[in-house]
Amino acid sequence: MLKFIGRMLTLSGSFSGRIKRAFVISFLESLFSNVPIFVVLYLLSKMLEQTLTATDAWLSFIVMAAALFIRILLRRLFLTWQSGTAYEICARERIEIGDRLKRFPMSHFKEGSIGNISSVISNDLLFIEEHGMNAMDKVINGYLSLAIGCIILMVLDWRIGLFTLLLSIGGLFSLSKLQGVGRIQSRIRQAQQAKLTSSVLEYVRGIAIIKSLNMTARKAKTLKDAIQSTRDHAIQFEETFSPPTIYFKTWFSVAIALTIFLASWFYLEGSNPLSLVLVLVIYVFYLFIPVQALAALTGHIRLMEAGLDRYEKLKETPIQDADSQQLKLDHYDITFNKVHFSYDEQTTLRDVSFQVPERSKTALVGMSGSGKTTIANLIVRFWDVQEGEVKIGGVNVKKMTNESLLHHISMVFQKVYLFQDTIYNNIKFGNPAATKEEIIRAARKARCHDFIMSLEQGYDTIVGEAGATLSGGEKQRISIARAILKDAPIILLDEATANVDPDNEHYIQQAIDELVKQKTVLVIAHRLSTIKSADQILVMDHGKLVQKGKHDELIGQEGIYKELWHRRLNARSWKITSREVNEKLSYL
Ligand SMILES: Nc1ncnc2c1ncn2[C@@H]1O[C@H](COP(=O)(O)OP(=O)(O)OP(=O)(O)O)[C@@H](O)[C@H]1O
Repeated sequence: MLKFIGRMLTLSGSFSGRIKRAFVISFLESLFSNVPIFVVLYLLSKMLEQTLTATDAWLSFIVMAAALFIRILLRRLFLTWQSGTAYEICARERIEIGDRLKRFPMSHFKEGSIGNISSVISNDLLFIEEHGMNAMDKVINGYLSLAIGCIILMVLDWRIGLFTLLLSIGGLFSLSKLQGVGRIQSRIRQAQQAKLTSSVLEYVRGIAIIKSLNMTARKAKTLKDAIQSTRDHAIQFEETFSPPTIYFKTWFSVAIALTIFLASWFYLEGSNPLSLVLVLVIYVFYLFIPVQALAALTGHIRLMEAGLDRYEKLKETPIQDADSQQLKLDHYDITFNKVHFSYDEQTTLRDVSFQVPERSKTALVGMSGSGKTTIANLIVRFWDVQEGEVKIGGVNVKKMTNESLLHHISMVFQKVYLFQDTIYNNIKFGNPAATKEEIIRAARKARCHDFIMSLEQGYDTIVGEAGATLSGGEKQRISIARAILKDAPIILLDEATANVDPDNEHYIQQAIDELVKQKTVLVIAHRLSTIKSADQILVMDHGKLVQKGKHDELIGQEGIYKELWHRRLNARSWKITSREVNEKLSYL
């Protein structure tokens, strides 16, 4: 338990001084709580000697009232220093974890670890913030009250004091041994909580797919299994802690009985007066109350320790840019130099070298899975290359902190994520310092101002979680407005191909044209017009850069590019034909 106090104080960091002061106050309060017992001893001895006067009674009352008043003041001071501290500590830690998460390599965000992270932030820290301070107070108070009580008993009768001290040491020692049994159980229980969080996240995130594939029953069963397993572990956990709790309480109940027996024995023997015996008997009941309360806390403390284990492990996860620097670039070309990369055992990129000159447009083309997105991922350091180097403006991206690197880059993905916030704020994320005029100007350039204004709440419209209330094309244009507002010199673009109607496609193209003006652009290209107008085309095949050049050069060579070009051409003519057919049909 003392180790737990140490860990909590470490977690408290700059708040630890405030917490220690609060516990000194709590200790003083414990001291004052002993005042009534001396008053009772005084009164009893006076009564038994038949020398009690009204003045004694008044004096006793005044002393007890004063002690009570001081205790109330001390408790108030204690609560002022202690209350809210746990919430402040946990809020600070959550923010810190959030900050570190941005700097974890993407390889850390595997299925399962996301559940673990959510569980640490929500379950573990929540449990600590709700129970941590109370547990610390009870532990410190329990130990101190017991120590003070034993000293007081020694002052009253050293034999009884020594006896209760030995019993207390025995009780606390056996409790610390018994607590060990719950250590594994509490870890399993917290790990199970993380699994449950993972299952819930997966179920809720994938609900549309689950419904469309009619997998509701199967996935609901997975979730139900996780819930039932959590329940079973919780019950097992409670059962594990029942015997030590009962044992501990019984130990101190027996200790009370033995101390009373001893006190009576000394009375019969004639070595203690009746007044002292009565006080000893009353006091011994009172003495063990705080320490008995510790028994009920052991389960909670074990769970908090398991939570602290998981929290500390998460905090120890190395951040990607710990040795990097905050750098400002003065030119913005991109260089890949003999890059080899693999996500796992299988090689994804092999010996890839190319350069994207500043303020030029490079199109990346290739079959699905050839490594185009991976190239974009390496530029922004979502992953780090294993061999070779990626440079921006002549500086290896590994030398730059994530923040300074991303300051120079805007990314527009096919899959757009909008925050559960107003459209205004979603655009503003691109540049938190932007004025309202700048935000509207960016929205106009991204061709989304008109549709935003047609919404009842305009820019104040709250978009649903992950932008669920807007169409795919509208979300795309908002994300482009965000990138225009950011005005980064490098643009990484994954052109949208699916789920966009011709009107939207037209607007998106206009928005992209605004975005890429005067920028260094690397685009994962799906549109023939983009590919044709690119200053350079990089053709990827199975992780290798197999062709490089302008459209006119590549189309004249035998190779993948020519094949891909004709395939896309055919796909477009099919698309136009089907549109034309639809148009014709609508006239009929
Ligand atoms: N996070 C990941 N973990 C493991 N393997 C991955 C990961 N992301 C991509 N891959 C694998 O790396 C290879 C290249 O993927 P990448 O997404 O770069 O291809 P792409 O050319 O962009 O494909 P597409 O055009 O379909 O988006 C694929 O075999 C893919 O399965």
